Amino acid sequence: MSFTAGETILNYIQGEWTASSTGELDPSINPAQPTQVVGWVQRSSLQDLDAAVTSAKAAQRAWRKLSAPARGEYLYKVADLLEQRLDDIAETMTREMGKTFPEAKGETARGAAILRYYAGEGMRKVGDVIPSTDSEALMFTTRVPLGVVGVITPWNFPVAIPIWKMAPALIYGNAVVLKPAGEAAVTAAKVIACFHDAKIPAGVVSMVTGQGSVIGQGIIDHPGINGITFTGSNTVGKTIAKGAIARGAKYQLEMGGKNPVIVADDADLEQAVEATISGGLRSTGQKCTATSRVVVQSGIYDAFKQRLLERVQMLKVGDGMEAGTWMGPCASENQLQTVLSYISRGLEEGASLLHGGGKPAGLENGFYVEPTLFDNVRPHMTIAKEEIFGPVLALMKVDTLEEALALANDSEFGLSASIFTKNIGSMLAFVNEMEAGLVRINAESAGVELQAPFGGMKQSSSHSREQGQAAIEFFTSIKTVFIKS
Ligand SMILES: NC(=O)C1=CN([C@@H]2O[C@H](COP(=O)(O)OP(=O)(O)OC[C@H]3O[C@@H](n4cnc5c(N)ncnc54)[C@H](O)[C@@H]3O)[C@@H](O)[C@H]2O)C=CC1
Ligand SMILES: CCCCCC(=O)O
Repeated sequence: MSFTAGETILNYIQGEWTASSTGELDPSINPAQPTQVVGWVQRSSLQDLDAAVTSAKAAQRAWRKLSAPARGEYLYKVADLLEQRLDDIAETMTREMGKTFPEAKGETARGAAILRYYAGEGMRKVGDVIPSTDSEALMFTTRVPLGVVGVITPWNFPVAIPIWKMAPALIYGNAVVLKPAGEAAVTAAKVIACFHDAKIPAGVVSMVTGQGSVIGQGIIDHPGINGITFTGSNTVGKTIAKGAIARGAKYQLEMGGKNPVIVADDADLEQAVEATISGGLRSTGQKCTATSRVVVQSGIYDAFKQRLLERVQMLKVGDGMEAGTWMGPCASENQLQTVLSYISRGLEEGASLLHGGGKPAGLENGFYVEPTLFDNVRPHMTIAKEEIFGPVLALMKVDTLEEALALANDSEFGLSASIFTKNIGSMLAFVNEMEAGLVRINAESAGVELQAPFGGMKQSSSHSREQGQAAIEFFTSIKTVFIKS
């Protein structure tokens, strides 16, 4: 396949853009037009990673000595630059991983908001004075940075996720080494360019691109990396946990989900349908918080199914840069094949295909898949148990709310969940009994707000929380201080 030209993306080490030691490049391609190369990305070596970590370690010694408000001033500058470059960064995101341009612009704006939030957190107290039993002593707590933090990120939120890890890491005095997903490395480079142009001290921020099994694994193993923050699949997350614990590094994992929405008999039908479509199919279903299981009470089931089908049939699938596109392609050919294989599995195991299930007519070239609805899905079926990470909704009928809650909790995952009901008793039962880190009532299962803690339960997470003031727990260590004259 002949590729059209794309820009060459360099690593960012010691404040400079540098080619990798291997001289090898991988194409990051446009999933809507796969012959189009968005950029050529360094296939780096462990030698390149080591150079970045060495530089980060040295730079962090001075960085941590700055006051947090002074560090915050850099983050404010990065936010301003990100905002000034919003359309360009968003277009790169859409062309590189397929998210529609309006969604990409929204995500980039969210990145600027996250930077400003954490810049402000630099002014917040970090400890407490605790009375000692010794009346002549002063005892208090403070917090210290981990040192150098490895940041390993997926392709589905190529601006928001790196920033919601890097911003708190930096404000609390760490240096960071970012390894973005290959499918979103060009976008990541444009974010890093905002840090460079904000004149962040050399070495405080680095980016090294490359294979997950080489550079990602290298971050796990490198003795100079004190903490690893990861978002991505459970498979890789478990690899990270094993490697980190083996050398005593702190780690934080945010992983997959199999998020349910419960539609009760008394739900607002239109609201529930719209939220199920938005939560399940926006970003081509490639959100860890995306709705994938639709648990509907029998009294409203037929009306809900009919309306859902009518609305899904109206969705426009296409290139995310085209005006009017509601859903873009899967982010990669691998992801497309994964989604198609789950659809085949659903059919083999006896689920009924209500809509979609294949590639949209007239969109044969890109990595497109139709929004897909399955009916008569049973709990034992693969499409009810495993994360598909694509635009596939599994409808499941129940008679009572108790059955709905039991079914919603019947998963190894526990990231997010929604319920549509007007009954306060049902809402409270859902809040109290739903085993998920994010529970939303009369709202879609996606919709993380930057000022609130975010993370999963069960197999969705390593059980720390990101975002909001919760982020300080991972990116610092508490130190208890006792002073006597
Ligand atoms: N819980 C959450 O917040 C999120 C979870 N995800 C999950 O991630 C998956 C889709 O995203 P992907 O990028 O394909 O996930 P992935 O797990 O394949 O890759 C994530 C990152 O890990 C790196 N990586 C791959 N192999 C590695 C290894 N052996 N050691 C260290 N790093 C390695 C990749 O290069 C990438 O940068 C889905 O399962 C999805 O649910 C994605 C986004 C958010
Ligand atoms: C990695 C998960 C991102 C969730 C974005 C949202 O639900 O708004």
